Amino acid sequence: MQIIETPIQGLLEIQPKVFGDKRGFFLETWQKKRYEEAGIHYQFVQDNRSFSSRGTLRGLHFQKRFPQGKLVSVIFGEVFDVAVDLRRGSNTYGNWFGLVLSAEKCNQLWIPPGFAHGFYVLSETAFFEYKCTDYYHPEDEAGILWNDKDIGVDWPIPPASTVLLSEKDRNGLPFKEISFSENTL
Ligand SMILES: Cc1cn([C@H]2C[C@H](O)[C@@H](COP(=O)(O)OP(=O)(O)O[C@H]3O[C@@H](C)C(=O)[C@@H](O)[C@H]3O)O2)c(=O)[nH]c1=O
Repeated sequence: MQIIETPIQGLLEIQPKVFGDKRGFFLETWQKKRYEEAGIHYQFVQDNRSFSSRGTLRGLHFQKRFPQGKLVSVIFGEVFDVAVDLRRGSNTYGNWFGLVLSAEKCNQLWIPPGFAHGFYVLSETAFFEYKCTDYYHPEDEAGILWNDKDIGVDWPIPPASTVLLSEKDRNGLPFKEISFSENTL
């Protein structure tokens, strides 16, 4: 397994070892001891999966009082995945990092608690899977507007294409508002 640091401390790309043979391939997607050695010493309490079509954008989501660490991956297709640092006191507070996660590459992103997270689907369809370190608390969740100017995520959206959003995500908050009233991380 390879751990690839990102410009944001604690945010890690993980490349598990993939064993290929004539049948296909095999990999361990999580293993307590090895991931702990990589610094991911959290207890995971929930696994999630979503399915989305091309052009779907989910995000940028976070929980305020119950921040979730997320180990995210794509098991079919390809997405551009983004994490925004909302950790108060962090040198990179408000910075974002994005990378392509794909089923073909089998790479993962470890997003520690204290980040907003979202992704944009690049393939025809995508199955997205992730482990979380805290439970879903719908009353506690919040979302930053995906195209907020102050965050400035450079989403790889082809010109003149329609971005598929939930009603909730269309009404995400401006970062400036969350940095004062919502960021209790
Ligand atoms: C996230 C979540 C949703 N749900 C339900 C609520 C709702 O009816 C339905 C769809 O929820 P959402 O629209 O919030 O799903 P989605 O937009 O996929 O939300 C997810 O987006 C990505 C980017 C994340 O980082 C996740 O933590 C999560 O916020 O599923 C749960 O039951 N448990 C959960 O953990």
